[in-house]
Amino acid sequence: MGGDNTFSLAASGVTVAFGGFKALTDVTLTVTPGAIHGLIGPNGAGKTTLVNVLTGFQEPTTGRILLGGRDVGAHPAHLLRREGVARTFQAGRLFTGLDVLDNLAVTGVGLGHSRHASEVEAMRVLSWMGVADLAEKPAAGLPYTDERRVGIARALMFAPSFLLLDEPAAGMSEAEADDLAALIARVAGELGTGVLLIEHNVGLVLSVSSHVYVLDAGQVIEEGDRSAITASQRVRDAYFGADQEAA
Ligand SMILES: Nc1ncnc2c1ncn2[C@@H]1O[C@H](COP(=O)(O)OP(=O)(O)OP(=O)(O)O)[C@@H](O)[C@H]1O
Repeated sequence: MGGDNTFSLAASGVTVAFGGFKALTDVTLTVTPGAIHGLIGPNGAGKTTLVNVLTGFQEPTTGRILLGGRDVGAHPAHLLRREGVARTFQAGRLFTGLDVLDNLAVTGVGLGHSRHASEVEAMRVLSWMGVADLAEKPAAGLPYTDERRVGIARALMFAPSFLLLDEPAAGMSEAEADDLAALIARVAGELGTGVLLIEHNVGLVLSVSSHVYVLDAGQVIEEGDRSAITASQRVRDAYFGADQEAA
């Protein structure tokens, strides 16, 4: 297609099939810099599969993944990370034998920086997030909420243009989710990062996202701002009717 000069991350007509089963069918979605985009949908809708194709953990069966208009659908995750597309995981995936600072510093070293420079950058990221006190804590014993924060901090070590958050609020209290929402807003607002927020906490997604996509059975059934989503009967039928966690 071409012609789009915005430096965005997009899925264009993406289908992902596992054998005969289509986890995603003809999905088109765009993440723009400095804005928060939400992705909601019932269990098994294909949210994680979509994160996986957008971050190089899964190749699309058909369709394109576009980064600044370039097709990066065949780029593996480690390459896409260097190109500015970072993610977090549902489970923390931290190095449990290391403390928090080293968990972040490892990323800096992997990017080719010296150990010292990586530690300085790791400390800067933790301080920016307001969690410098976690630096020397062993990653193994972290409370769940802190583990989530460190997962985000580690993703920020890539200074990503785009950050995909896979259920970052899972298991959080309402107050903790509010803090997380404030952090996500700072990531987009202060760092200019384009965020895709995948969450079962619909209230959180609607409160922070300027544009929300709703997936059901592998297809985008609705997209728009908060009012468009809350007014949609299709969303109510597919999501709110089917998922008791919806609030
Ligand atoms: N590697 C795979 N092989 C086969 N089927 C898969 C694979 N990965 C995902 N699926 C299937 O694709 C569908 C979408 O799964 P996915 O995890 O993307 O949904 P989700 O919306 O993230 O779900 P949840 O909200 O429960 O995390 C599910 O039916 C799942 O079983």
